[in-house]
Amino acid sequence: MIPECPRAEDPSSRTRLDHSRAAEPSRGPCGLLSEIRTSISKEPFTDHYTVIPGRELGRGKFAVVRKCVEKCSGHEYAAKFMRKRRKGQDCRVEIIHEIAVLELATASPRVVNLHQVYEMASEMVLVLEFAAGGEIFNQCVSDDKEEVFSEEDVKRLMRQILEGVSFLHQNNVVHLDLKPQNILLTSSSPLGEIKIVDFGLSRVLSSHRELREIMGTPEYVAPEVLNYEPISTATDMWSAGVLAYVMLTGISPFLGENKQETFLNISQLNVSYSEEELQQLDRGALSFIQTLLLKQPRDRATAEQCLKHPWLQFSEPRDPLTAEDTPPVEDQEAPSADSTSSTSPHLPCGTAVAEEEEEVEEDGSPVTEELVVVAAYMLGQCRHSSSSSSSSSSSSSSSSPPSERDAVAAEQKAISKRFKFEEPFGALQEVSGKFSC
Ligand SMILES: Nc1ncnc2c1ncn2[C@@H]1O[C@H](COP(=O)(O)OP(=O)(O)OP(=O)(O)O)[C@@H](O)[C@H]1O
Repeated sequence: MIPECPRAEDPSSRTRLDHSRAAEPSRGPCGLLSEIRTSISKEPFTDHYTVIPGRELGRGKFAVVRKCVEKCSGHEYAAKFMRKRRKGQDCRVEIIHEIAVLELATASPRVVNLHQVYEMASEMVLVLEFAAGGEIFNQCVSDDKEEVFSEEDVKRLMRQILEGVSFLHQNNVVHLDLKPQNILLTSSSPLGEIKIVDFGLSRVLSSHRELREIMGTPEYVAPEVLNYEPISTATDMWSAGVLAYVMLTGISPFLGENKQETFLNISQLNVSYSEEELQQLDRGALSFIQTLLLKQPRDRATAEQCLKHPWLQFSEPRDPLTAEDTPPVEDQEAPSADSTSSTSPHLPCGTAVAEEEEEVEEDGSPVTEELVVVAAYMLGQCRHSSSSSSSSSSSSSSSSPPSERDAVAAEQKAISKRFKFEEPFGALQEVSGKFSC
C-alpha cells in the first residue's frame, strides 16, 4: 500500500524538533542558527521513501547523498544522510544550522529546496529537491567540447549564482564553500538552472561579532581566511571570482601541487590572466574576474555590483578582438561597501537572526571566535594555472590517459582534511586531533 504523504504540520506523524531546544538562543556559537521550523520525522525513512540503489549522487566526509523516490507522490528527491557524531563529537547543532539556513533560503529559487527531515539514532536525513543535472564541476572539467560551457552559458549561470549569493548576503548568511561541486544544475542537457547546495560551512554574520573562521576548500578560499582576518560577504565574492575563472577556462587559478602551494598562490595573488582560454573571451569576462580576485575584501565587488557588471548584461556575443567597450577594471563602479556592515536587510519572518542578542565583550569590543579549521580539500581535478607556483602546469586529470582520468574522476569527491591556523599562513598546519564542530 502506498502511504499517504504526511502533512507538514501533522503532529501525529512528526515529532516537532527541538522541544528541548525551544528556549535556546536563536543563534548558537560561531554564527550558527539553532532554531528551525521544519518538523523532524522520527519514523523510518524507508517507510516513506525508496532509496534508488546504485550510484550515490555525492559524498562528503560525513554525508552521503542518494537519489530517492517519495512513495506517496512518486517524486524524486536527493536524500542527504548526515552522521550526527563525527570524530567522537555530537554535531547535531551543525545539522540543525544547515536546516535553518535552507529554511531561510526557501524564498530563493537559486538555493536547493528542503522538502523534509528525518532523524534516526545516528543519522539525520535532509530530503532535498533533486538537482538532476549534477555538479557544474563536471562541465567545467569536461574534455568533451560539446559539454563544456560556452561563455554565454557561463554568463547566464553566473548571474544565477550571484542572485543566490546576493539573497544569502542580504540575509547576512555567508556560504563559505562556494565551488563548482556545490553548484548543481536542474538539468545538464539542455542546460538548466543552478541550485546552490551544501550549507555545512555557512555562517550568519553579525554586526557585533567578528567571525574569524578558517575553513573552506583550499582552491576557493579567500586570502583573509588564510590570514585569520575577519570573514565577510566579500569572502564568498572571492570564491565567486575563482568560480567564474574555473567555469570559463577549466583551470583552477590558484591550485598548486599541494595545499601549501595553493595557499601560497592565494596569499600572493599569484594568478595568470594570460591563459589562452581567457584571451579568447570577451574582455568583460576578465574585468569581471578582476573585480573579485582582489586581496582586500573591501575592494571586491559585492554580489549586487557584480550583477550590474557590463559583462553580465544581456547582449549578443561579441568578437573578442572588437570588444573594446568594456571599461577597464579601474574605470568601473568602485566596490567599496564594507560588506559586514550592520544594515540588516529583510529576513524571512520567524528567522532567528533578527531576534538574537549580540554577544559583546565586557569592554564593548566584539567577541572574536576562535575556530578550528574544516577544509574540504579537493584533489586537483582542475588544471593548474600556468602562473601558479606549482612545478607542473597540468594536473593528473588533464595529463593522464582516459582510463586513469576516469579512475581519478571516480575518486573526485571531497577528501575532508582539517587544518589549524595558529598563526597567519606561515604556521599553517594540518592537525590530526579531534574534529571540532
Ligand atoms: N539536491 C541534490 N541533488 C543532486 N545531487 C546532490 C544534491 N545535493 C547534493 N548532491 C550531490 O552530493 C554532493 C555532496 O553534497 P553536499 O556537498 O551537500 O555534502 P557534504 O558532505 O556537505 O559535502 P562536502 O564534504 O563537499 O562539504 C554534491 O557535491 C552533489 O554532487
